[in-house]
Amino acid sequence: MNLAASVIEASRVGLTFQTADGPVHALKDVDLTIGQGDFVSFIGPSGCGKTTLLRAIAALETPTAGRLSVNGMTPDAARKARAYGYVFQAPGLYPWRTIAGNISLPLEIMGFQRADRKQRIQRVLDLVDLAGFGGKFPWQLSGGMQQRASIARALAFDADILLMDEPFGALDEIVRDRLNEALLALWAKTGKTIGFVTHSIPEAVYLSTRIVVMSPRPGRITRIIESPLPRERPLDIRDTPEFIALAHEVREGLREGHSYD
Ligand SMILES: Nc1ncnc2c1ncn2[C@@H]1O[C@H](COP(=O)(O)OP(=O)(O)OP(=O)(O)O)[C@@H](O)[C@H]1O
Repeated sequence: MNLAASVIEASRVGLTFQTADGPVHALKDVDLTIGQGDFVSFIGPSGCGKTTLLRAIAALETPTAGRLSVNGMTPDAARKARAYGYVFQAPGLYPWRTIAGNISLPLEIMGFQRADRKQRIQRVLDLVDLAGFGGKFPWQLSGGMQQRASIARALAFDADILLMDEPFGALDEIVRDRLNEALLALWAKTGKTIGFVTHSIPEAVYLSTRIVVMSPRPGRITRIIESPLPRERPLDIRDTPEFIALAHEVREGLREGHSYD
């Protein structure tokens, strides 16, 4: 049971896109509570609505049914209160700006003063282990470092909630392992609430306190699995029977939803 204060609450949330080929039921009857400091992964096959759910939480899409609240507000009010940082699959850094310049951009738009910006940039570069790289341009960094820079950018204005849409999907496995470890360390250090979309069962099991298994047509939640793993997780936890049993449970959940038919 989750005793933490709830940050995100979805009640019978539905989202139907009207397309030229007819309605697409991207989400249907989604019920979910995410508590303060939870690390929640969304897993399921293409088209099950993972991204749509994350975007709805971030007020980038509007549900067509049900109720969705963030910190007790509408998602749009929460966005205006700077409740979220959002990390996309591609780092999306501007090539003509340095790493520090990229991190600075949203802060400039939000009206943070120069001295404050400088401090914040330094702090988040430290957090993602990129101290000393602020003056480099994106193309001078590896893919994994660029993705860390984009996480730093999402952290810079101190949002309590970090929403991440397959942030490591395009990276090779070794880099991904390292970033998964770094993300857990960052989560432990900052206590943020994290919503994380992935296609990878081991990644979901390694990172999450809770795994939300989804299924398409219509996009819905088929199983919510609470992780019994401790919060502190060295990479080799993946070889333990508890980890393997949990991965099995997720796989069963995916099969149950006939997700890969
Ligand atoms: N703007 C849109 N207009 C119309 N249909 C959309 C739109 N965005 C998403 N969809 C449809 O909604 C459904 C859910 O899409 P969504 O991107 O949320 O799935 P996903 O689980 O994140 O998939 P993937 O793993 O491929 O990113 C899909 O059928 C998709 O084609």
